[in-house]
Order: sequence, then C-alpha cells, then structure tokens
Amino acid sequence: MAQGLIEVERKFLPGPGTEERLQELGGTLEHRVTFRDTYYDTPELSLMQADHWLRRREDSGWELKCPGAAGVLGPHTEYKELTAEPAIVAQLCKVLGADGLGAGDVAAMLGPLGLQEVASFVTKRSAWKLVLLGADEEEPQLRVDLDTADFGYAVGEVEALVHEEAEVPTALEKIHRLSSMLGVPAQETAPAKLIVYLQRFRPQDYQRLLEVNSSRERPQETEDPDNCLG
Ligand SMILES: Cc1ncc(C[n+]2csc(CCOP(=O)(O)OP(=O)(O)OP(=O)(O)O)c2C)c(N)n1
Ligand SMILES: [Mg+2]
Repeated sequence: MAQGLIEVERKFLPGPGTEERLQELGGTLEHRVTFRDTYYDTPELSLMQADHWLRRREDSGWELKCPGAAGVLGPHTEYKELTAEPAIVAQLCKVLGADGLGAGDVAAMLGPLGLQEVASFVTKRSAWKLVLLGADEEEPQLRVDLDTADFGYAVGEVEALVHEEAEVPTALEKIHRLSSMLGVPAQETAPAKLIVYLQRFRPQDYQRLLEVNSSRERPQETEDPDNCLG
C-alpha cells in the first residue's frame, strides 16, 4: 500500500443476505482470507486513548492508524494508515512524548516505548470490491469487507482509500449511498472487532477507553497536535 493513505470507512452489522446483495449490486469477491492481528499499547493504553491503533498483522506487517480530520464523528471514521516502519516509530515517539528515544524498526522500539500486547485474534474476511453505477472511473472504487473474528463477532465495513483530505467528502457520499443500498439503517454503527474484544476479555481497559471517549470532543476545525495528517 502507498504510504499514508486515508481510510474512510463505515462499519455495519452484516446479515445473512449481505453477500447476495453485494452480488446484485455488481460487487465482485476479491478473496477470502484469514489473518491474525495483534494490537500493542502501553499498560495505561496511552495510544488508544489518543485514538492511535498499533497492530501487527501476520504476513503483512505493522500498521498504525492515526486520527484523520473527521475522527469518529458520525457513523463513519477517518484514519490515516502508516505502514512504513520509520514513519510509525516517529509517530509513536511523538504521541508517547518520547522524542529522541531513537529510531529503529517497530519491534525493536516496543520495549523502550513500554508497548506490550493487549489483544490478539484471528479474522476470517471476505473482501469485495464494487464501483457504483454512474461513478466516474477515475473515482475510487469501494471495498466491502465482511469479517468474522474467532471470538464470534461479525462486522462489515464499507471503505474507500483516498490520497487527500479533499477527496474525503466524495468518498463519504459513496460510502453512505452504498450502505443504504445494502440496507444499513442511516444511523447504524457497529463497534470494531478490537473494541468488542476489549469489552469481553479486558473489561477494565474497555471501561477506561469509554471514559476517554465520552469526554473527548474532536471539533472538525480544531488542530490536533497528535494528528498525523499532512
Ligand atoms: C466508533 C469507533 N469506531 C472506531 C474507532 C477506532 N478504532 C477502534 S479499534 C481500531 C483499530 C482497528 O480498526 P478496524 O478498522 O476495526 O480494523 P480492521 O477492519 O480489522 O482492519 P483493516 O483491514 O480495515 O485495516 C480503530 C481505528 C473508535 N475510536 N470509535
Ligand atoms: Mg477496517
């Protein structure tokens, strides 16, 4: 993946007819894949509390999701995805206030930054792609992932990857249009697999995150010092 793409997505609860509906809408199944994600944070969950999400996906490496301009306002989310290890380490140092601690690959920095495993689970995913009828061929196609985690939670996401903030409104319009064609209720949101994992297996951590989220306000025009856009 190119460095620093912006992932705009909306999660939903899939039903038994979701795959059939995707086919009716002209969607094609790209692949079915199984992977393990392991998430890392400090014991106080400093990254998650700052809306940063560090994980290693088996066979594809490290990724850090950092908040984009829209954050988690509304039924969609917007995150910048860092996959180059030097960029991930630099952002981790910035968020954790460890500037000057050094550089290195992510694995080598886990100990010095006090990061440890907080969750690990396997996901079975069917990955679909779809171009909405009438859409300009230059415009990004949509992806729909239908995931089932090994602890029994199923969630779908309609997603677009864009290069610039200016492309986000168009992507969002398409995401909402496709979600509605899939029968997703306008205001429906579904929690991420990791959030459900924490709720079930690390309830104290989950509670800690809830408290931060309920007190966090992310007005769209306010600059966030930890934002990794730009
Ligand atoms: C309502 C709400 N949703 C998401 C978040 C942020 N968040 C929670 S966990 C989390 C990290 C996991 O993101 P997710 O999209 O669930 O991962 P996955 O679909 O497996 O990976 P992909 O293949 O798409 O890269 C985020 C960003 C939040 N703070 N609040
Ligand atoms: Mg996702």
